[in-house]
Amino acid sequence: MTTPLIDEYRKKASFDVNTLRNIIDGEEFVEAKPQEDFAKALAAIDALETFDQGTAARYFLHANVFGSAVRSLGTDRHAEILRQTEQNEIVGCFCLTEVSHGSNTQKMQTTATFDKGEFVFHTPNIGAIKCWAGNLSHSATHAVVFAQLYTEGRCQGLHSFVIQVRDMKTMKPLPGIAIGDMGEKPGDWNGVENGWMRFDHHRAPLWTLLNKGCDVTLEGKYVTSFKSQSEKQSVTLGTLSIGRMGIITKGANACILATTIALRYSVARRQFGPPNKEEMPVFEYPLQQYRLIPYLCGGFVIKIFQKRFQNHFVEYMWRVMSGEKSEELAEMSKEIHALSAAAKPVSTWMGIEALGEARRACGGHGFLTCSRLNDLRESFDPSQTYEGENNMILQQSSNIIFAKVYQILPFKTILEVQMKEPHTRTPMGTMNYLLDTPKKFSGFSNCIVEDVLSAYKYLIRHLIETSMRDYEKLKTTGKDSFTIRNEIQVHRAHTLSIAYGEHAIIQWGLEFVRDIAEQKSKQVMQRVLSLYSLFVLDKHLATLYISGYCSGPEFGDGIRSSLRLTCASLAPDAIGLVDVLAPPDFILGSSLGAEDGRAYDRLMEVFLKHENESPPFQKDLANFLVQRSNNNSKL
Ligand SMILES: Cc1cc2nc3c(=O)[nH]c(=O)nc-3n(C[C@H](O)[C@H](O)[C@H](O)COP(=O)(O)OP(=O)(O)OC[C@H]3O[C@@H](n4cnc5c(N)ncnc54)[C@H](O)[C@@H]3O)c2cc1C
Repeated sequence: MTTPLIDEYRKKASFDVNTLRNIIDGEEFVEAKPQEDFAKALAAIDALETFDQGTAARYFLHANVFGSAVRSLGTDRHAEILRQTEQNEIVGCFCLTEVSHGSNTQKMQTTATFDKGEFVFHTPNIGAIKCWAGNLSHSATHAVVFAQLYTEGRCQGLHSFVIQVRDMKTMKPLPGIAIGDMGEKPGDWNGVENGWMRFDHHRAPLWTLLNKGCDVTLEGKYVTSFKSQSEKQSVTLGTLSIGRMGIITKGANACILATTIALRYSVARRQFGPPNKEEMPVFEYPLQQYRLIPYLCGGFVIKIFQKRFQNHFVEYMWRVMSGEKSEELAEMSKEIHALSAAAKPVSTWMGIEALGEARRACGGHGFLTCSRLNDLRESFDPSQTYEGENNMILQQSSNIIFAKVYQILPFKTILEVQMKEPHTRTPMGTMNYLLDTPKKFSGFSNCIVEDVLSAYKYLIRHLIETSMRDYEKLKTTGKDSFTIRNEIQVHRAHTLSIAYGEHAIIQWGLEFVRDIAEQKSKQVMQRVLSLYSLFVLDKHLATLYISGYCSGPEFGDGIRSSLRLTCASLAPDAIGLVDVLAPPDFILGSSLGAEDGRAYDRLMEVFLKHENESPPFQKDLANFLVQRSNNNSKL
């Protein structure tokens, strides 16, 4: 029973695990030195996160969310704070959310009022108390705080500030600040110190305003180089994109951890078998393979996508910090916003799905704490909500796509629009196809991923057009644009953003795989990408038929049979693929998913830890049972 089969399964791989690991991860993942550069810092957090999301979150909030906000929204006068952040001489947190508002950032109510050469921070009511800020309850000495700026007798809108919140020696909140903890949370998040903060006329110096593009003079005059309120808003909140980018990795990590545990356990677990033959490892059941291998592929493809996105983002940040103000950079900002707002939901939803499926795929033992799957599910769960609730941010993505296609915000009829090719060229190329005329299905080519991408292009165009038509129709009923925009979400704009995100992930995956020189790695990665592509497209089949992209069974049958065949063809490679991305056992921390495949031995180690514990009620129970049986015998 405990002889592990896993090494037999390892031998089935058609590729070399170390070669593929280098291709996917690259050396920087192994030699990451945080603070040296952004990509390496993210790589270190990525590694830390597979071990403990809480610790990773605390570090990320300090170094990347707080640090990046100061770096991208501040100027030279904030250099010392940045230095202290990088040297870990202070602890930062990020305070945007308030008790009564999270998604609707413009409605934040905390005020920062100019008064005698200082800002006075105040919380006008309970709903305006800052909350959810990680690191705040006990550790943060400094905070990036978003508040409505009042000067010259009026509100100048939402601005960001970097303020000290605690005394550096006593760690007590500064005068005019009250700080507390929000209470227990599930999973690793319990250790993240999500706190609340209330201001009572707290005074801070003028330099605390993060003043890229705007400032308040010593006399209280508000000066700005922003051309419009929306430009200011997009710069102020653009910093959120970095958080979303980091969270895309969470989806990939969730897929990798889930399938590492469940696939290794599936090799160890035997149930049923053909008549007069040995029981089969549950891994051998095509249904079990279909439930897990696509998520393993998701882990690979999303990881590849995120790394490329991160490179674009690093380039963007450098250009912003060097003071560039070009039209192309403004376009890039919008594209980063649209893509991060679409890819974060696509990735995190897949990661959560993977963890749920993996738990079920491990049967009863999957429910044990020592499988780690339940803990992982709880810990990954809020990634769907923070840094922008998934369903909410998908709307931002579709709004940018509509604006891109029509050049006029927010909507205009298709017929009125002059579709000019150059208008859709985007710096990262994820929207270049938007105005091409997509073709209907006329048969499969010899590249299934290209076929999937063609279907996505048609789907995306269909969703843009149907959203627009609905918009125009609803407009004739006299509804306002806010109401109409909400009414075109279901089956329209919401799906559009998801499809846009999935298309970009597949497109960049294809470009990555085409560049792999080593043939065996390339071949297995072609199948990995095909399976991910087919798996995500399968969910859009009904809409593709409704759109008229295809009719009759050929397309749907073709996609589904390719899906089954590709999944089966990857089965011999699955354990090898797991080894490429799996963290070491002490980080994985799962009795079911250990590298040596000895799931039952590990389970017994856990069982035996509890062997000698006799709970106090046991004696009472024995007394009770004896009493019952005495009473019964008397009867
Ligand atoms: C673990 C964790 C850590 C966090 N860390 C931080 C932090 O460090 N700093 C910080 O500032 N914040 C933090 N947050 C807060 C987080 O960013 C917000 O909770 C998040 O942005 C969602 O906002 P909300 O809570 O206001 O949700 P709401 O906007 O109230 O959403 C509630 C529901 O209403 C729906 N909804 C809302 N508006 C619309 C609409 N227009 N159309 C359709 N549906 C809609 C949403 O989709 C959602 O289902 C954290 C949250 C969590 C859970």
